[in-house]
Parts: sequence; C-alpha cells; structure tokens
Amino acid sequence: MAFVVGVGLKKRFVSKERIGLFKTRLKVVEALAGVDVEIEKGRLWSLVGPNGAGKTTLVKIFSTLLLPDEGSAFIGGLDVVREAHRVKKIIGLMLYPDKGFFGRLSGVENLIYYGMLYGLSKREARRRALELLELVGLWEVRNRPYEEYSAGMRARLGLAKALISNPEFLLLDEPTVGIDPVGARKIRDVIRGLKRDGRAILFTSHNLYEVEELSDEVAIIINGRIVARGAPEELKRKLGFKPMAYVRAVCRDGERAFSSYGGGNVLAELVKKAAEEGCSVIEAYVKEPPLEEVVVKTIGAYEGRPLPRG
Ligand SMILES: Nc1ncnc2c1ncn2[C@@H]1O[C@H](COP(=O)(O)OP(=O)(O)OP(=O)(O)O)[C@@H](O)[C@H]1O
Repeated sequence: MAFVVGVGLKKRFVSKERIGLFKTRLKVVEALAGVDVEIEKGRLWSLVGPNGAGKTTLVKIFSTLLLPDEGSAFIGGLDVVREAHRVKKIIGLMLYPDKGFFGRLSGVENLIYYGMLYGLSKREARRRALELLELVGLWEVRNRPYEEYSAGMRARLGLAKALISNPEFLLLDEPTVGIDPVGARKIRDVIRGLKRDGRAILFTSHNLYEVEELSDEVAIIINGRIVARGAPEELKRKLGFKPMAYVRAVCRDGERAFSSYGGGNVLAELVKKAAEEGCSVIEAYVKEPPLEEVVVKTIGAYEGRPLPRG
C-alpha cells in the first residue's frame, strides 16, 4: 500500500449566491467528485488544473483541515478523519497565502513558536528554526518582523514552517508563488532534496514548467474530477502528444531542416536520410512537447463538455 492513499474522495460546498439586490439562492459546488490518490515515499505527486478545480480542497482534506463528505484518506496507514491528531504530527502543510504567522514576531520567533507547538524544546525549536531559515534562504532577514517580509519571503517562511516538525508527508500548495526566479529555483532544489530524503509530497502549482521538472506523477483535475494522470512523459503519450525529431543539415542547395514525429529511432532515420541526400548534419535533436501545452490543450478540450463520472 502506498504511503498516502485517497479513495473516492468527495466534497461539496453549499453557499449562498446573490441573484438580486435582496435575493439569494443556495448554490452547490462539487469541489471533489470522487478523487483517488496514491503517493509513495520519495515521490512527488502534482495536481494541476484551472482555478476552482478542487486542488486546495484535496490538500485541505489530507491536512485534516476539511472533512470529506465521502471516501477515505490514509497517511502512513493513519485515517485522516479518525486519527487526525496523529496525522498532524507526520505532515507539513504549506498553503498559499499562509495566514498563520504573527506580524510583530520575527521569522525566527515565528518558527520557534511553531516548533514548540509541535512539542520541541525551546532550544531544539531554535536550532531547527535557524537550520530551516538557512535552507530556504532567509538567513539574512531572520530577525526582521514578519510584517516587513515581502510576498516571496513570506512564501519561503511558509515552506520552513511546513518543515519544522520534520514531516514524512508534505503538502505544498503553490509553494513558489511570488518568489523571484532565483529563489524559486532554490525552493525547487529544496523540494528535490526532500524527495531524496524519502518524503512523500503532494504539490500544486500553476507553473507547469516546475511541475514537469519535479513530478513523478501528474494528475489533471477539472471540476473536481481527475481526467488524466501519469508520469509526465506517460501522460503526454496517453493524451496523444508525441515528441518531434529535428535535423538541421547543410546540403548542396543550402541549409535544410528535416523533421518528423517520433523519438530516437526517427531521429536516426532522419540523420540517415540527410546523409543519403548528400547533406552534412549540423544539429539533431528530439523535442518533447512541454507539459504546459499538454495541460492547456486538455483543459481546453473539456471546456463545455460533460465530464466523465467521478
Ligand atoms: N469554503 C467554501 N465555500 C464554498 N465554496 C468553496 C469553499 N472552498 C472552496 N469552494 C469552491 O470549491 C471549488 C474548488 O475550490 P479549490 O479552492 O479547491 O480550487 P483550486 O483548484 O485550489 O483553485 P485555485 O487554482 O484557484 O487555487 C471552487 O468552486 C470553490 O469556489
């Protein structure tokens, strides 16, 4: 059994919708319509999809902040609903935006506070806080009050907070939003290190380049239903996206380009064809379709179409 398991998770929200100056009606939103999840230790599982698709709802269920209406979820064999207090000890959550910090306290003080909430002694919490501030690149500003932190610094502190209890399962909801490119790369390096350490990670991001870089498995969610899933390359093939082989060569009549859908074998054929035509190859490569194209086209294909039953 995988370390993190979700089976048939469903969640509905009922809210009031204003339909006139004084009139309201009840609106039912099916945020999750039967979602299955499996994440092994040392693996990163990404959930991608449009705004309002249900990503944060799933993150909140696994982090015990929301109860599912139906289905079950387990982390390390612990039931997320019935054993929530034990689950909280083995997970780390980073939500965007993180509202759990005290504005007047410094970064280090905020982390010490959370470390002590997790049962660390003050000395141990301080040691861990300083280690994490270094890890996420906040060492220089560790003593500045949180209210003076920029959006990117706040996001980094959110990641440090998620790591304070040395969790086995990390839930990272848009961890690089608002972080500058250099900082985002550093965060991705930290995430890679966490995977190597054997932690299971549930990750959401609208930055599909980073999703492709980090994920072992990607699930595309639309209107609370997962419509496709698999390792990035597998997902592309399943959805009919193929790599393209390109060859650039200098021929008697000038420079020519040869291209065809396919991988290494097709590339070898193109190189052979160029040589047979008396050309000298100057460049030969296979280009994968970016995950972004695959996800955007998949979401577009479902627009206005009834979704498969969850
Ligand atoms: N507390 C709530 N009350 C009513 N509706 C809610 C509530 N929380 C979420 N929803 C609705 O549930 C659906 C799923 O929301 P969710 O926040 O999970 O989406 P998301 O995929 O994380 O979106 P985003 O990419 O914008 O963060 C949306 O239609 C949202 O409006």
